[in-house]
Amino acid sequence: MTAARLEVSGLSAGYGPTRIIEEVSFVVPAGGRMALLGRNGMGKTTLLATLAGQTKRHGGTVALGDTELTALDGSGRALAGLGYVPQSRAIFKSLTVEENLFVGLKDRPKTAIEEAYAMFPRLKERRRNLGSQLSGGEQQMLSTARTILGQPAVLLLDEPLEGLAPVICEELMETFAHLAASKAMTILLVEQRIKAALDFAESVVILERGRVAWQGTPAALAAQPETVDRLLGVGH
Ligand SMILES: Nc1ncnc2c1ncn2[C@@H]1O[C@H](COP(=O)(O)OP(=O)(O)OP(=O)(O)O)[C@@H](O)[C@H]1O
Repeated sequence: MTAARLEVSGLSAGYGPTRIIEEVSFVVPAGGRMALLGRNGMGKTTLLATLAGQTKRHGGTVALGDTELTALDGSGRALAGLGYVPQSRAIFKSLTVEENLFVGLKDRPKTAIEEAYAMFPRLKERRRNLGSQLSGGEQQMLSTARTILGQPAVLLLDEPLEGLAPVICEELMETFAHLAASKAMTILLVEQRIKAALDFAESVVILERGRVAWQGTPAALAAQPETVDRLLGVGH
């Protein structure tokens, strides 16, 4: 699959009757790289879960290319080309690393798992280990690699660097940038490491209490240190 445009319009959602996301709108062009930022509890994870069809939608629409996703459930959205790497590292703990990767291949040939091993040599070393035997960082690698193997048109990443050593973080961000630049995937990244996120992204959306409080380019944000301080709680 090749990268597709992601368009979110007036999206409101939450958990049961509780509204967390309010009237969120943005567009990520095909092959674009967007960072979704905000302080703790501002709704970033809820927004990604909503795009993946895993919360209660109260209004608005989500489209992937020409495909309207709004009426589809999580598996329908995955089939339509949406890849989601949740913060919870959704791996199968009773399967081996290799078996987990086979699940991610969908109908691709089994040899394609070498792509995952090239991305994360550590996973190759641990390929016969069960998911339950992996460290937190290794589970993060497995969850990310498995989703990328499925070649989604749009990739949603919720704090993919959590638990990873700095050198692996750098390589992984380069991999993500390459996937977007080669128009293989459109990428929407939630990340607490603001510098890494801004180095990666072409566009930024900042959430505050579930609403879009700011959107623009990393360069425009860098020119507004008071905005960074107010919405992200960090100075320059
Ligand atoms: N399953 C749930 N049921 C009810 N409320 C929830 C649930 N999960 C999260 N919330 C609430 O939704 C709000 C947004 O949480 P969310 O996890 O989306 O924020 P976040 O920006 O991703 O935070 P963090 O940076 O800490 O991961 C918070 O007030 C949180 O308490």
